[in-house]
Amino acid sequence: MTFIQDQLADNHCFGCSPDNPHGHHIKSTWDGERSICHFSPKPWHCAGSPHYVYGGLIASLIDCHSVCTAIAEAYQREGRAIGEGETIFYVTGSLNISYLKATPIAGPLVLEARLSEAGRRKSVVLCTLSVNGELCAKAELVAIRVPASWGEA
Ligand SMILES: CCCCC/C=C\C/C=C\C/C=C\C/C=C\CCCC(=O)SCCNC(=O)CCNC(=O)[C@H](O)C(C)(C)COP(=O)(O)OP(=O)(O)OC[C@H]1O[C@@H](n2cnc3c(N)ncnc32)[C@H](O)[C@@H]1OP(=O)(O)O
Repeated sequence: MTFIQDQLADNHCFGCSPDNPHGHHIKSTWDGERSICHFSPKPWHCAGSPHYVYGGLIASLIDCHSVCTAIAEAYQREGRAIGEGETIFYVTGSLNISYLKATPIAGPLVLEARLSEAGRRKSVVLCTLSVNGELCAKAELVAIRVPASWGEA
């Protein structure tokens, strides 16, 4: 299986870089229309209750999966394979999450994202997070395209 994150170079992201030893290492597939990510939380990812997932982790997973989806779609729109040629990089402009149900820590968490808007610099990504087919959270993320130099100090 090919994952978006494994096709991107020079990515140090806490949520999605394969090379960040302390990160979440999320893996997303893209089928040209929607992206899927499976994530199994660890016991320490719990909220106040040990049975449910911490909302900040949920936000982090949705953030990275959605931005990676925006990046994948942008490469596709330019007729390029993901990671091919000049780097396409997006950052999170805004992230709006509704936590609909407590998310069982037993997981696995299934994230699904698709674009509702794809402009020159701005993409809007809709993302859901479900466990066992039950919708636990939904989100809208605005991703803004920035030059690869954006991350330079
Ligand atoms: C970090 C390393 C960088 C190196 C890159 C190299 C390689 C990377 C390779 C791979 C990367 C792979 C994966 C990455 C995956 C995940 C990354 C994690 C995501 C993050 O963790 S990332 C950190 C959190 N993120 C920030 O740290 C952003 C801080 N912020 C800014 O840097 C600016 O604020 C910016 C750039 C967002 C906008 O600034 P700007 O001046 O360019 O914006 P401008 O006014 O031109 O607006 C243009 C259009 O965006 C709309 N717009 C603007 N801001 C909006 C907002 N907040 N909400 C809704 N819409 C917004 C306007 O409404 C307009 O839309 P319209 O055209 O429709 O009118």
